Amino acid sequence: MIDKYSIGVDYGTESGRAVLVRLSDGAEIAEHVTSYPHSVIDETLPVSNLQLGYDWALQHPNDYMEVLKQSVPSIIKTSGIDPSNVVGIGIDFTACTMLPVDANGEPLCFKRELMSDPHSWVKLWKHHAAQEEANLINKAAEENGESFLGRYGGRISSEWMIAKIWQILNESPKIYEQTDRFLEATDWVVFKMTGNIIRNSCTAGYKALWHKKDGYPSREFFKSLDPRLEFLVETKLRGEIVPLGTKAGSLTPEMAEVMGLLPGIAVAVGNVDAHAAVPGVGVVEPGKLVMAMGTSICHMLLGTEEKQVEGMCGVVEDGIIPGYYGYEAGQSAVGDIFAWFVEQGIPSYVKEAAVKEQVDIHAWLEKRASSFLPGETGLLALDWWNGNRSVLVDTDLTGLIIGYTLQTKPEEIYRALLESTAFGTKKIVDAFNSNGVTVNELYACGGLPQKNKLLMQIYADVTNLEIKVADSKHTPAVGAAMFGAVAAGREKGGYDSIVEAAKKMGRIREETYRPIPENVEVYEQLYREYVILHDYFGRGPNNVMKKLKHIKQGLTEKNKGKQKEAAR
Ligand SMILES: Nc1ncnc2c1ncn2[C@@H]1O[C@H](COP(=O)(O)OP(=O)(O)O)[C@@H](O)[C@H]1O
Ligand SMILES: O=C(CO)[C@@H](O)[C@@H](O)COP(=O)(O)O
Repeated sequence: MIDKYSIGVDYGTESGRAVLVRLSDGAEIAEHVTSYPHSVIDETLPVSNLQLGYDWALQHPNDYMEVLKQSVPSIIKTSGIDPSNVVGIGIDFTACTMLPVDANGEPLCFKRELMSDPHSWVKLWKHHAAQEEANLINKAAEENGESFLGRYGGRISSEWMIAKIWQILNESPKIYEQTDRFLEATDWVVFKMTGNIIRNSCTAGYKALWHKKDGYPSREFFKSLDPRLEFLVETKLRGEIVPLGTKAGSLTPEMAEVMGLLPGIAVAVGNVDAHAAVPGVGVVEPGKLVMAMGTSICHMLLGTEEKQVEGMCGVVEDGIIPGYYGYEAGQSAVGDIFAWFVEQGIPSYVKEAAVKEQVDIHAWLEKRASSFLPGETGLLALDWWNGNRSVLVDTDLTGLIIGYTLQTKPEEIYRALLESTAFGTKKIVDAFNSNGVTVNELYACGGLPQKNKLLMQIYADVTNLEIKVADSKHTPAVGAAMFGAVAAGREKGGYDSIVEAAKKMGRIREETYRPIPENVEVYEQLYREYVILHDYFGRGPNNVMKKLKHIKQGLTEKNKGKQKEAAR
């Protein structure tokens, strides 16, 4: 029998990767990564020197097309397969990564007259400049007793769709007015491939407050936020919302040419990176928490009932696997914290030593950090370098390390940072367990489990749970390819359901990380201290982090003004 294939394209924060997956067993036949030419735009716009504000993070829509243009033809070429055997395509994306488009689906930032307005560009998931709007949404929802709030752990994040849209309206009414629709980038790329604008239930549910039975929040609620938002749902958020695995359409002849494929291939509706990773590791039942570990961590769990869990990012029916309630929680920076330390925090002797030993700086630090016993560094850190996504849901919180002495070494700090992220994950596991959504096992995927064994052992020790690791470097892409196979359906050589696809195609490694009892004991003590710090700095007794951020913001604006004046 001739092998059939599906393509999964995973759109990350800095790059996109395409993976060619064999449908019979999930084998990854070829992969290719395209770095986004514009990466994360957080200083100046590509078309002008306009300085972006504090906490801004934008992207260029053409970078997403570049991945289709470069990576897809490349995997077909490397694999040597006949493109006629590709039956489906699925994509997954960071989210909420959103953009305003016109009536033809073209991004507003492509228009000469609008491109110098930063609000016409894609707002990346980690654009945190809509915190004020998020605070007001939370306040209004609490005051009105809105039932949707409970489905999002009691707080709406500034990363999400409504806060981002409202920021556009507040700061650039012209862009808001010219927007025909606000789209998730995942839905926009699917539109580019198929010509159909179809919203997926996953991003609508987790990021835009949509509910399978209740729909979006009411018109009255939007009006209470701002009268100009009263008809947002019927106008700029309009569009059919369909479950994951649905076929969005067929690959158009123009895009088939660009991607080196045949027209007519089934394209699945868009998905989110972390959510696609769940079937990607073969998880299609409750009790198994999947951690998509990279720049950030997303924690994904299935349940059979809709429960309220403090600080979770959301619970959405059919949001991960049809037939289950999908729960999501997360940490907004994990790998990013380690990257910050490697880039900003190490002395030159570490760099030189790493060059001499021909290892990268992470590996150099990991090796030395491994020689310490848990607790031996005397350090404890709060993992809030990019705010706290669960359970406090507050992007104004910042990082903290306690316990420094004149003897503290870089590898000790590195270890404390690894540990702090594990404590953040434990807090999330505890929140699920204490609210009746049980976590029995951990599954890890993403870049970090491949890169850092010490990190994974620390996670097992801190959570006291065994961790199984995906047997793939590109689990979300494999999950996306599974959804592509489901969009194709059995008669085209694909699958009829994601459960069936995951059972055949999901793969985990034999080697697992098991908790080491002596380490578990020490980490229990350290975690108790972490919780005290967490509540002290995060729940109100000491708002110093917010005060410092506030002072900084004011002075940065003032200083910018002064510098501008001096330059004139
Ligand atoms: N050896 C390492 N140990 C820990 N973190 C690492 C290591 N090497 C790279 N990283 C971090 O991994 C992150 C990238 O993870 P990856 O899963 O590849 O990307 P993404 O989250 O964008 O999909 C970066 O934040 C980087 O700092
Ligand atoms: O927020 C979500 C998913 O809900 C992610 O897209 C976001 O954290 C980005 O993930 P990465 O760390 O780039 O994999």
